Amino acid sequence: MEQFIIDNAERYKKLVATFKPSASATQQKRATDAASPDIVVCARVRPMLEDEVAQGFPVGVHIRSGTNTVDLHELQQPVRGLPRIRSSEYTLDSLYGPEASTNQIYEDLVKPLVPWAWGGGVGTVFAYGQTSSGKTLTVSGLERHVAETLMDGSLDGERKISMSIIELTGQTAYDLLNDRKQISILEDSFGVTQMAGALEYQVTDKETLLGYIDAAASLRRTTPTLRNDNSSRSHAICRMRFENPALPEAQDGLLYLVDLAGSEAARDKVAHDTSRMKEAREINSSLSVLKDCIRGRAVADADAFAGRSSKKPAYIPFRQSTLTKTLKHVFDPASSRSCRTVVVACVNPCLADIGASKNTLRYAEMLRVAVPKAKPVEYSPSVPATWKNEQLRDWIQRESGDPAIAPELLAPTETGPQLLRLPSPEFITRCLKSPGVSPEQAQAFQTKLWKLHIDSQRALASANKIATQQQQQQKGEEGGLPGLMSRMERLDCSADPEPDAGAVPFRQRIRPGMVVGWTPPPEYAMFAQAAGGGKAYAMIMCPARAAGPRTRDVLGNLVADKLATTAAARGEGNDTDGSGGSGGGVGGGGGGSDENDDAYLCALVMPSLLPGSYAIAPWRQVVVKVKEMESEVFMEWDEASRYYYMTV
Ligand SMILES: Nc1ncnc2c1ncn2[C@@H]1O[C@H](COP(=O)(O)OP(=O)(O)OP(=O)(O)O)[C@@H](O)[C@H]1O
Repeated sequence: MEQFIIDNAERYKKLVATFKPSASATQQKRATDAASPDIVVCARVRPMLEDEVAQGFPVGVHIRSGTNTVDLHELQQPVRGLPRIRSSEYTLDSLYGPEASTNQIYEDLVKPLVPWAWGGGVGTVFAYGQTSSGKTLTVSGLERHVAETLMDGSLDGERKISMSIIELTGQTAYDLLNDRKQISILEDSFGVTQMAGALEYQVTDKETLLGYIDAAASLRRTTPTLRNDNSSRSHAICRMRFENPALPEAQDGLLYLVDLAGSEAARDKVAHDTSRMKEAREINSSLSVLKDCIRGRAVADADAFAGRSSKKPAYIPFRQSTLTKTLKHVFDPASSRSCRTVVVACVNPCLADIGASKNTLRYAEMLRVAVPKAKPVEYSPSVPATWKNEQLRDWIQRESGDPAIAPELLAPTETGPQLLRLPSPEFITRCLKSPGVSPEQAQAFQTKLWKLHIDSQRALASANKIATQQQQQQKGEEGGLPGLMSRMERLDCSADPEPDAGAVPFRQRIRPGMVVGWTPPPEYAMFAQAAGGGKAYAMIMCPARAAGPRTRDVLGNLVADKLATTAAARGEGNDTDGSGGSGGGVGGGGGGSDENDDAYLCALVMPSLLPGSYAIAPWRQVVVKVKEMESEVFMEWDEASRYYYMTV
């Protein structure tokens, strides 16, 4: 493939130069949605490295100027004719090209997280991407800028700064500030995650802080890959904790800078031993859980602030990996912490690695939770979420008690929703700037604002419910919609929706859509290998006899011929016209019946991009006999990743 790219580099460049993007429907849809305000997802495309240029590889990743869209052009060889390009596009919150500096990313996206965490919030930065895409360079640069901001005296008030740096490889955690001593990630009896055994150092000057960062970087476990000799095969988490001595009761602010392990490029895999492959699987699995957690939290926050009570609460599986367990503060939906997250997807622009770059950008796009653009909200005195700054200031002036809290000190620029999101310690610190205000008064005033918000959201939710019920009654549906919705939800899983289905052996209730684990005969053996074991998976479509005379299986064999061969082997002649019975739904594993009646045309179910994910390929069909089916398998559709997952 690499030689093919080098040989056709000039043609490729010409094709890319004449490429004209079309205004797609997806783009139009994206334009009408706003991204979640508390999570920003950007991509940084690094420059081509010297060796990539020297080998003659062209650039495969192109930022569309003046937009947040990036185009990827793959080079393909069609069966006939000259090589051509296949293009795909991705839209994120912001994009940084090869000329952009780490400082620019810091100023735009990360710098606002520092006062946020200083004020008691939780700020998190993730760098994600394939091996050798620039994650470590980005995170170490950002850490240096954070150190400068923390120590330049620009932040308000006094804080005790403590830092710890740990590394996660698989399920094991190590302390990078204590000679890589193994530590444990535990949840204490209050549900708070503790990095048990990790040392935490207090820092008061920039040099000491940077000294710890450098010491940790040199200890980080590195193993060479083909792509990058210093490839990090672990996640590194740098945590800075800010304690406010003026508010000993308040929760500490937290800033996490996370350099995620490299998701590997396909062309590295050739040289890997089994332990490296296992390591890669573990990395991919933790990255997949991370994606679910980031999305889950963004959905939960968007719902909470839009006053929506989702019928299906967002699923945030933060206990499924050590990485997300360590970052519980960021993801736990039960946590009251105000969180802001920045994800930097690092992208290698080289055409030889375009497959991995595509995966990185696809992953980044999945992290964005689109919030339908809010209709202009009408001001209501009892709904803080509708207040502009002036209305909020009026309310503070009237309702903050005696002595009054100065509105310009508590909410110099904020709107109602923005003040609600402010981390609690920062809210209280701002209140205390007004003469005579006590911490108790500040706390009580914040509770008053939140109580008003919650009451108004409850009132809104019950008004919406009543309106829906009235609409249903008008349509004469009599509660039909909820019933239909719950049935639709059950139909997101391949399990038989009939309540008593489990009591009947699966071979006796075969139906379209059922997924089965299946031991394939030798001609289909390659599909079992692709699925990673002796078993393959397939989704029942129809009895094989129902296939037309021209239907072919995935290998190109006529289904009718396959049935004829089976019948001939049983000495029954070439009865392929269906006269032996339609076979719909029959089972029982053969017995005295015609084997053809017990054969089904099925769609292959194949492992897909993310760990544990599957894709159903309706046009890659195989003929599966009932006696080859081992068990029913339940597959569930996941809207977020657009893949299927096995479930119980
Ligand atoms: N923006 C950039 N400008 C110049 N060089 C860069 C940039 N980003 C990355 N590089 C170079 O690319 C190489 C790989 O970068 P880096 O080690 O940061 O990648 P990584 O994604 O952390 O890889 P791994 O996951 O294997 O650790 C390094 O030589 C680095 O100097």
